[in-house]
Amino acid sequence: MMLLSTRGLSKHFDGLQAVQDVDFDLPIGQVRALIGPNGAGKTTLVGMICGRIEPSEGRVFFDEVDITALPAHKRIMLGMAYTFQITSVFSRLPAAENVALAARRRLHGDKVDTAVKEALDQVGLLERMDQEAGDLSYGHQRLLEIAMGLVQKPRLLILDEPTQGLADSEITDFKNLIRELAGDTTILLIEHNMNVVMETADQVTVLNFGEVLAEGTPDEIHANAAVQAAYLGTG
Ligand SMILES: Nc1ncnc2c1ncn2[C@@H]1O[C@H](COP(=O)(O)OP(=O)(O)OP(=O)(O)O)[C@@H](O)[C@H]1O
Repeated sequence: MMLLSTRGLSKHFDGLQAVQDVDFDLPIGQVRALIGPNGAGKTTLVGMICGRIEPSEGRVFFDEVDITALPAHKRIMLGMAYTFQITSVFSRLPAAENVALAARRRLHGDKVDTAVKEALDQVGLLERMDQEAGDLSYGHQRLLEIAMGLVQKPRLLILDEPTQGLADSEITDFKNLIRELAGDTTILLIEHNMNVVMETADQVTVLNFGEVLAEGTPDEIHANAAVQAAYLGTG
């Protein structure tokens, strides 16, 4: 069964076609990477899926229900969680309090505390739970953002360039985390690091000039001539 689908999803900004007629299907439990050259439309597509950007045309379905008209906060209530390129932590609050704020979007009472600790443990930050978020390294702040997504026990976790700016050892931790989550959580991952894509994704969707250029396993995508051309700028 598909957890998320889009049909004919498009977005134009004035004259620019940022996303064009995208039919996208993400089955329950899959880790899907969304890749493509700069400006291909990845963030815009995900913005329409989350409800942050209004589509020009097309529909979005979650659990086979049409959610195109639902505002972002209602999509969160349905089980969508996302982290974005721009750091969204409150730097003067402790790590645990940041996660608790995210948890309270869906949970109440004692459940918040348990869920906060569990999410911090999953990303390896439990020992730093009382540290001010702003004092954490950049990599740890990115992991904290993921904990803020995970604590909501999302059915769909959307990560926008989670490994950008991470050190090699932190990228290794991130890959392990995704492997642990795989199967339980459906994940949509915008990712530029091909090594991360190859090692974590079940399937890859390639966007180019706002359109789906190719879809397949990481190996298929790696060997795809059209994808190589798009990345070399000759496609
Ligand atoms: N609010 C906006 N107004 C006008 N144009 C926009 C807006 N947001 C995005 N665009 C344009 O839409 C196109 C797709 O942008 P988008 O950010 O979705 O691409 P991307 O694949 O996420 O790129 P990157 O990998 O660089 O983050 C780009 O040409 C971008 O300049």
